[in-house]
Amino acid sequence: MRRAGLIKPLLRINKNKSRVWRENYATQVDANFAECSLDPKEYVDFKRQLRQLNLPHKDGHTCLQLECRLCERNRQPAANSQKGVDQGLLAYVNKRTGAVICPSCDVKTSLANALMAYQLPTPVGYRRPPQCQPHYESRFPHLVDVTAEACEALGIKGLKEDQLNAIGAQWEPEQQLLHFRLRNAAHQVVGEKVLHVADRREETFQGSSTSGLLIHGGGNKSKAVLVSNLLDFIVLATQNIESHCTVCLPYELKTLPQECLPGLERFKELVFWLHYDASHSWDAARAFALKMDEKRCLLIRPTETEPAPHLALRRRLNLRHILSKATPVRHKAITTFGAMRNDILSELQNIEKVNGVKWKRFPVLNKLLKGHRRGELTILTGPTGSGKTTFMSEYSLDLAMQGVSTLWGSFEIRNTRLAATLLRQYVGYPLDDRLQEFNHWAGEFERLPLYFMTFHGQQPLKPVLEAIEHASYVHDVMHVIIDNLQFMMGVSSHRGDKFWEQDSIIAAFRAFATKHNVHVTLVMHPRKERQEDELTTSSVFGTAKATQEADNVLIIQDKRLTSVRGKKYLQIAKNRYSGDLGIMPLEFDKDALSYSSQIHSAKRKREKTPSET
Ligand SMILES: Nc1ncnc2c1ncn2[C@@H]1O[C@H](COP(=O)(O)OP(=O)(O)OP(=O)(O)O)[C@@H](O)[C@H]1O
Ligand code: FES
Repeated sequence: MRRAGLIKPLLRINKNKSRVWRENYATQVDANFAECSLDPKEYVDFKRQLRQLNLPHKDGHTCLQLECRLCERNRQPAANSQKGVDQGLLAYVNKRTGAVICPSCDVKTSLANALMAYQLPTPVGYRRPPQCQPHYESRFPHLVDVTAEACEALGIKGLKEDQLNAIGAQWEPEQQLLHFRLRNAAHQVVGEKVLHVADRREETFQGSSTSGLLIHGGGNKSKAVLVSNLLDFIVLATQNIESHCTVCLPYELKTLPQECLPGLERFKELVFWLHYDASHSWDAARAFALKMDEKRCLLIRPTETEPAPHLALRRRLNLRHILSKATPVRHKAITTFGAMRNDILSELQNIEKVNGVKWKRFPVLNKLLKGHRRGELTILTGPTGSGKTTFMSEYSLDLAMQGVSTLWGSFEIRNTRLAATLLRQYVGYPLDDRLQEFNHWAGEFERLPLYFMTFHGQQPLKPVLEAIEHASYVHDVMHVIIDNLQFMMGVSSHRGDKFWEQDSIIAAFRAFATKHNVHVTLVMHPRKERQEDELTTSSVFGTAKATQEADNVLIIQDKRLTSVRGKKYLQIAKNRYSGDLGIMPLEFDKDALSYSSQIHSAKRKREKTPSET
């Protein structure tokens, strides 16, 4: 049975700020191509067809590599087929998503479409993409060789302009920036990355479906060091390390498009030597390693004596020596303290980053939970209508505003209503009587890394998990919210006990959070209790399994229902990470749909000191 494209349930309302796609020329993306997850049957059919056609193909780390037959450029008879492989006119099939990418003509299509391209004779109805090489037009037309002054402005000790020119850098004198080209797996220029020397800010511009990388080093090397920013790239690339290429990731630790993966296929070993400046990126190496095939990934754990290359050079540390100390990302099933020693030291020295992303609107949560970390399971419960959705919406918005890419599964309320709540919380007041401001705010809001599943109403677990898995791979989603779990009950084929059913759903989300290193928040109804009783962890609907599996249990307590002066507050009833329990008062601002004390006090301040205009 052909499964529906799983990206369909995902409505993307964000574009990464620094990611400029398809701007300078038309990429040949198949018009019918909806991002889809791989249908195993289609994949098996495809491989069978390749064997029948006697087409050589290589099962790579993340992609299946084969001669491209999507356009006319490479359609020799089967006997000559090796030629295509030698010439490098390769197509790549992503083994997780089934997306077929040809970097030579910059084409991206679905496996179903590619299946037709590889059939002989070609079925009627298959429209071959025209042969054309990617042509990226730089937005910086006045680039020159790097000058001695530019090199000096960069402030890297001992660095000479010749070295910068030798690694492909150029200089933009007017805007005072260093410029590098990004190339795809066919070595075509598909984008550019720049470093503003004044504030060390980086920007990435791409106009391709294939997404490029910045790679320095000979094509014969089978090992590479991955760095996350241009300064680290410059420092490492100019060391001319014989054994390794140096690769700069296109979007730092924010996201790694699947379109980059073909460019890394040739490497048997990838060493992550990353700079962790934003707290949300602490776990990025693990998430990226999963995407690149963990088995070939090594990691340099950041410690005082082994920081990222630029810092290491500043501290006069021996870069080759640090590189030699990289260890596998994945520990063996049985390990020793010695093997974990550096992990532990690295975490202790970076405890604030390990603690996770801090909320800006909820300082009490930072105090108790320390931060929002990947790989955990949180349960939020509270009486009916107590504001679970409204609170979770603000909680997730706060994190998304700091770069935590978030996927909402709102089965109860429609996405437009949820997005309207998020937008109102973002703006701080309703826009219904200020419609003239809508475009401004919507433009800003759109840049947040927020995604929505388009499922609505009762849903079985399997397609939901598939959609989440797909989003975590393609969009590097870090936080998933399911509102609420009861909408997944009673629709499975198993007609058993409902507690058993719920336990198995929770166990599936628990396993998912751990395996994919994604934070999952489940909104759940409490079991029916008398209104005057406080809710406790055992009030969460179902068996004790729910709260046993969870790392955090948050309960909205609504004392307004039972006492005249009662207040509403959030109780942290379980906290596996630090063990601190406590409460956070929830004072509601109806205009801003906000529970944040920070928002309240800012508003009060504004009201007290009316603007001078
Ligand atoms: N403290 C509050 N005071 C007044 N109104 C509130 C408060 N908190 C939330 N609301 C409003 O109550 C309504 C219901 O809130 P919400 O949908 O978030 O609750 P819920 O707990 O998710 O509901 P359900 O149990 O149906 O899932 C919303 O219109 C919201 O704006
Ligand atoms: S060579 Fe692949 S589409 Fe042209």
